Amino acid sequence: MTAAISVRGLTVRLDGNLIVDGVDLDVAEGEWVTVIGPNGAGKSTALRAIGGLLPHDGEIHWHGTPIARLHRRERAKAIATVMQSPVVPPAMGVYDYVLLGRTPYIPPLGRESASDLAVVDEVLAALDLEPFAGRRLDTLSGGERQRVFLARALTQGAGILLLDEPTSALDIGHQQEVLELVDRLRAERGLTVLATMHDLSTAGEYADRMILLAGGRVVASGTPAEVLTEANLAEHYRVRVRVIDGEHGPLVVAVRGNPNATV
Ligand SMILES: Nc1ncnc2c1ncn2[C@@H]1O[C@H](COP(=O)(O)OP(=O)(O)OP(=O)(O)O)[C@@H](O)[C@H]1O
Repeated sequence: MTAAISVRGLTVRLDGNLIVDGVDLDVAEGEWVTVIGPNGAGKSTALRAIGGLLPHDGEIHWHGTPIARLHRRERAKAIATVMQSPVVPPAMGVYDYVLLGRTPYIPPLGRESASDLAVVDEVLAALDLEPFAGRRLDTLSGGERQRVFLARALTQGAGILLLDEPTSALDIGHQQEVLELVDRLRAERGLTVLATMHDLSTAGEYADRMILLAGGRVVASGTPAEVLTEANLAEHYRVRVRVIDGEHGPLVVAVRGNPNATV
């Protein structure tokens, strides 16, 4: 089967600095892969390049097609991205912003259809955002805004979702709600998910596979149990941790003390 995302030798330089260094990865259709790694490892940069948002070397295919061959509308129908701190028109209303996700389906000079509006209503309801529909974006809290960004991406109806720290501003309840929603869409519609997350236990609960990035390179990959080991985390995060068997995957707990000491 063709991978939903296939990346070979992805290399990104920013201002002459090598940030992503020869990354290979595949994400199968319907699979959830989460990229982890310490601050500055190159996770966001890799995700932006895979989303076609950054110039890069190497090959990126979505469903077997090189991304350079896809036009803007085709790209937007294939892949939706939620990046950190997107630039938004501050005075724009929540409803109109979320409706922007339907842009690839609206003919040039045409208007949104009733079904476009129905998709927006459905997504706003699923993310508990109905009470905010009439508000300006610049009046929302950080967590409310983060859910609105996800809502805009979900209204795109794309088969691939790229999520860069999608729950970093959310309280534990909304965090779970958002991740469960994405997981349900994955189960029901075969959504493919490539995410980055800092909360390692939560990342491991939802991902089928994980990729540990450090210094722009893949240093470990496999199931959460294979990647979230005390040795991997000590080496690449310089932290002392305990990894405990949880109901849905390994649970990682940081422990005070010398990062180089044996746990
Ligand atoms: N325009 C730029 N010029 C030079 N270096 C840059 C530029 N933009 C980003 N970087 C550097 O690239 C590295 C990777 O950044 P990136 O945002 O991809 O890391 P990350 O793994 O997502 O980190 P975090 O966990 O902190 O979000 C960082 O060291 C960052 O300072």
